[in-house]
Amino acid sequence: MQLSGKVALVTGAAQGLGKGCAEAILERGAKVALLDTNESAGQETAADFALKYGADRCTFILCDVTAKDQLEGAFQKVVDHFGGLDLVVNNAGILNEVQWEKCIDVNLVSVVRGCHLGLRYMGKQNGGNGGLIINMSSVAGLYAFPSPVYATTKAGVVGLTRSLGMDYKLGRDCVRVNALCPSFTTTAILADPEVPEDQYQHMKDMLERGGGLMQIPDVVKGLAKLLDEDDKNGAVLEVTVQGMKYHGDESGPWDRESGTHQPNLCIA
Ligand SMILES: NC(=O)c1ccc[n+]([C@@H]2O[C@H](COP(=O)([O-])OP(=O)(O)OC[C@H]3O[C@@H](n4cnc5c(N)ncnc54)[C@H](O)[C@@H]3O)[C@@H](O)[C@H]2O)c1
Ligand SMILES: CC[C@@H](O)/C=C/C=C\C[C@@H](O)/C=C/C=C/C=C\[C@@H](O)CCCC(=O)O
Repeated sequence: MQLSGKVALVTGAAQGLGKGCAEAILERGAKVALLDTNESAGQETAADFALKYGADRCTFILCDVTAKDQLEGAFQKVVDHFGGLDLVVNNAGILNEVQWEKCIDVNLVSVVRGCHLGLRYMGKQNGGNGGLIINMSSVAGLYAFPSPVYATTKAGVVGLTRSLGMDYKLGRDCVRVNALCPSFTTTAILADPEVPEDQYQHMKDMLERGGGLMQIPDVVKGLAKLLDEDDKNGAVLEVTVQGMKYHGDESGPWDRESGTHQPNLCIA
């Protein structure tokens, strides 16, 4: 996707992977709205980006993605402020197995809502110009993981992405929907583990066996791949220290015998 002059909305963008994704999008020439509950970090990030990329290209919107009205209001603010919307990165996430309903709300319910809003504002059948949605999942959504509710939310994001990314939907909306599945990356979510000791120790062990921690730029390379590969729709990209690979290209039972797959009808 060519991003010069386009408009992006990134949730959970005050810090961490969301901030890294937002900066990569700014570097490619787009305007970016940063949504987050962390007002001080969000304002600081927006001020930093304004200095580097221009005050007219970045704005912070205080938004709890789990509050339906706030998320809807934030999408409307972005369109009012920048005059359109072309790219949504549903990134905000937490890991909390004790407040597990909250974990589902932030990581899955809000991503469903973010996708619906993305389709509302970008979908051609609604008067939009088409666009791209990238959902932040995790390797925890692809493989067994010690924090089961977190893993469930991330697997849900994978299923949501694949199904919204069906080609017949693209033909109608011209909005591609893809997911990024990073492994352990140095951000605050790791530094402040909200998990029981046994799960934490198991994760540390998995991390070591998997080759160690990634850094934010490693994951941003995955985002860049999804931005560059305009033929990808419903794609699920694993990003680890071992490299990147797409998941789930196998045909379902309905296509298995013929081996056919409907081509994309429209490239946004
Ligand atoms: N760091 C990793 O190892 C890793 C690996 C795979 C996937 N992820 C996913 O990447 C995403 C970003 O996480 P991160 O690692 O950058 O962690 P992080 O804690 O640094 O960043 C998460 C951001 O989301 C914001 N946020 C949390 N709840 C919110 C809400 N209700 N509304 C709006 N914003 C909210 C936080 O304030 C924070 O700025 C998450 O979805 C996480 O599950 C992280
Ligand atoms: C692939 C996992 C990903 O989606 C999200 C994980 C989120 C939280 C996990 C966390 O509770 C456990 C972390 C385990 C860390 C293990 C090793 C630490 O030593 C790494 C410390 C990193 C740091 O201080 O920044």
